[in-house]
Amino acid sequence: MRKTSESPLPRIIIEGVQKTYTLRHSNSFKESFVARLRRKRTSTSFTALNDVTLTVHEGEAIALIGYNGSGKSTLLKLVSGVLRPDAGRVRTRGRVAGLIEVGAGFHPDLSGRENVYLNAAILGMAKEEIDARFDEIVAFSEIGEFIDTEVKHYSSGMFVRLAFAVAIHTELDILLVDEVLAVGDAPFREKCNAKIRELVSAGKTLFIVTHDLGMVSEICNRGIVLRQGELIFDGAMPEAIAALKGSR
Ligand SMILES: Nc1ncnc2c1ncn2[C@@H]1O[C@H](COP(=O)(O)OP(=O)(O)OP(=O)(O)O)[C@@H](O)[C@H]1O
Repeated sequence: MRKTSESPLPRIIIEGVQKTYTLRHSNSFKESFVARLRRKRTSTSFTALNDVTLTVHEGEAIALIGYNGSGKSTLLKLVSGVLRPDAGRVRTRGRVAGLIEVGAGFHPDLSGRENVYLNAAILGMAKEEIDARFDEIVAFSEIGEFIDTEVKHYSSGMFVRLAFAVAIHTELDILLVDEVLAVGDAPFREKCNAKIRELVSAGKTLFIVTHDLGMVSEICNRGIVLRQGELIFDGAMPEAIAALKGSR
């Protein structure tokens, strides 16, 4: 058994991670064929993450910050398992709930109600558990009568409300949030921030990508700064923001 004096257990371990994307320079088979005949390159590779290593412990609230294209979303997708690294490895311990892209995990032709069941089941909840929490989920989302409308008619804010409401009502250990909350209106964002603070105080792990430095300064106790795919700072939030501003 773990002694209370010991440091918290790791929830996310990222070791020497590298991710490269292939950028194609031709659209059709014909273009590729002609390019090959002319010995032109039809694709190049682009390193989005280079040798990134970090460990996140239970109860930590981490802000992943960096300018556009620095690799933040790529790193979060590796943690959520949506992407795989080309080198290195990513390990997580516990249930991971991810809000990575607006509408991800939702089926457009199903209603909000059906999508709640689908999403919650993907996050590991049994039907009885979902039944018991359904009203709370809908109340938190403030979707109201639209719960029986097909989600293809939802606005991006409505998607995020429902996805966030489902995620926080699951037995999660790690919450991954990628910028998506930005599409919610100010009162809903404030409600999400309060809920996130509550989860963090309850010992859950938060890993959030955002450009909202005010919000993460309030919520997060550690900042990771990426610059062109490299981790350039890992430490307290005020210093992380200073490192970000100096990384242009
Ligand atoms: N599927 C893809 N194919 C090719 N390149 C990609 C792909 N996804 C991301 N990239 C490139 O990888 C780099 C890192 O992208 P990523 O989305 O991780 O950055 P980010 O820090 O989240 O950016 P932003 O702040 O703009 O959201 C960018 O240059 C981007 O163009």
